[in-house]
Amino acid sequence: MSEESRLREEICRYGRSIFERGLTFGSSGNISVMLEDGWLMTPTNASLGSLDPARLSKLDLEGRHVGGDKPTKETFLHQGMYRRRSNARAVVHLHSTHSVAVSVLDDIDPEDVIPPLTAYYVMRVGKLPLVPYYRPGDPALGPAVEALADRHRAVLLANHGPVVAGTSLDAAVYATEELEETAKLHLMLQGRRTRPLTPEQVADLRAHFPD
Ligand SMILES: O=C(CO)COP(=O)(O)O
Ligand SMILES: [Zn+2]
Repeated sequence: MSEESRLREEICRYGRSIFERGLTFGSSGNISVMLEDGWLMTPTNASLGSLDPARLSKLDLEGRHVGGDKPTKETFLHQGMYRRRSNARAVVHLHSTHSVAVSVLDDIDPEDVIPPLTAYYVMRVGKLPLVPYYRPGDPALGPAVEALADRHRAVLLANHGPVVAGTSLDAAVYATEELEETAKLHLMLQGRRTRPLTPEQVADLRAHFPD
C-alpha cells in the first residue's frame, strides 16, 4: 500500500473513532494530513463518521484542489498552521463539547485559556491561546491562526472549537483528545481551589518533551 493510501485509510479510521466517541457532531470538524506532493483534507459537509478514502480532497503544493470532493471550508485554517509549523504533518479541528464550552467562557485569559492542570496537557498541548471569533470558513481565520501558530501547536477558536497540529496524525489526534479531557477537568473544577503545575514543573516538562 502506498503512503498516500495508508494515510487515506488512517484519516477515515480516526474520523470514525472521533465521531463515534462524540468528539464532534453532524458534519462538523475536519482533518488534514501533509503528503510529499500536497495535502489530503476531509471534504466540506462530510460527517467524520462516514468518510470514504477515495473521496477525500487532495490539494497540490500550491493549495489547488486536484482530486476528490470539494475540500473543507476551513482549508485556510489548516494551511495557516502548516505555513508556520514546519514540523506539522497533520491538523485536526473539532467541535468537541468541553473545549467549545471553554471557548465561550467570559473570564478566560486569551493568551492561555486552560491552566496547566496535568503533565500530559503540558506535554501534548502546552499553552493554548484564544483566536477571536470569526465566521466558520472566513479566510481571515488563516492569518489569525498563522499569527499564533509558530509559538503554539494548538489554538482555540472563540465560540467554535480547537485546532491542533501534530508531527503525525496520531500526535494531532492524541493532543486534541488531551485538550478535550483537560477542558472537561477545568470545567469540573470551576469553583474549587486547584493546584496547577508550577512554572518550574511546566518548564521541566517542556525541556523533556519538546514539540
Ligand atoms: O467544522 C467545520 C467548520 O468550522 C466544518 O466545516 P466543513 O464541513 O467545511 O469541513
Ligand atoms: Zn468548525
